[in-house]
Amino acid sequence: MNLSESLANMSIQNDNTEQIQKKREDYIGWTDYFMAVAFLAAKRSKDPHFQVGACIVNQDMRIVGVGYNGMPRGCSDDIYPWEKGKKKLYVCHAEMNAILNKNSSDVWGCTIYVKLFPCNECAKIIIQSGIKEVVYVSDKKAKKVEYKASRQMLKDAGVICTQYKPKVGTIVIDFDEDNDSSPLETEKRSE
Ligand SMILES: Nc1ccn([C@H]2C[C@H](O)[C@@H](COP(=O)(O)O)O2)c(=O)n1
Repeated sequence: MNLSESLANMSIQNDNTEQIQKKREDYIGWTDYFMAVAFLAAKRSKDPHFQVGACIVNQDMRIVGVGYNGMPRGCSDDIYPWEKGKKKLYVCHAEMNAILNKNSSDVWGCTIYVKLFPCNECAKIIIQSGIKEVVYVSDKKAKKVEYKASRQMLKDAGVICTQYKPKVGTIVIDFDEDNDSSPLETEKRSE
């Protein structure tokens, strides 16, 4: 008797009326999942113009780092400037934060999922850290010199860059989905 026959048999013995349940089919795929983590991280950004998120995944499909664009630790995001032209002196990019936030010894051979194609500074860090693949959604800054440079460096360093079109347009997170009756009571937390 093979595994599925013996599992079916066990189910019949436990309850004669029980139907064998098939797995659900509308779960999200790996790439949508990792990209969604990057997009969710971006929601933490305080940048009023551009929110970017990044998620680094190792060869075992484990998330080893997540980051978003923000001011460095200790540099108040209420005081440091968010204006175009000024913020670039201070803001840490999502990719850099994801690499620095890693919970593994290194990110060698990993894939980074990002909302936006990396700039030249992030490309250097991606290459030097051993990341082997960049999966991105938006390429809206492609014409800028920094992004032309990053594309060239990533290409020459053999880092595969793939623009990704998510399989689904939106992913809805409903915090109430397992609550049968009363809506979730919100608890005030400091953020
Ligand atoms: N690959 C990127 C590109 C940009 N960011 C961040 C940095 C800024 O907060 C914002 C864009 O700024 P701008 O280029 O308009 O001066 O997005 C990032 O995290 N990763």
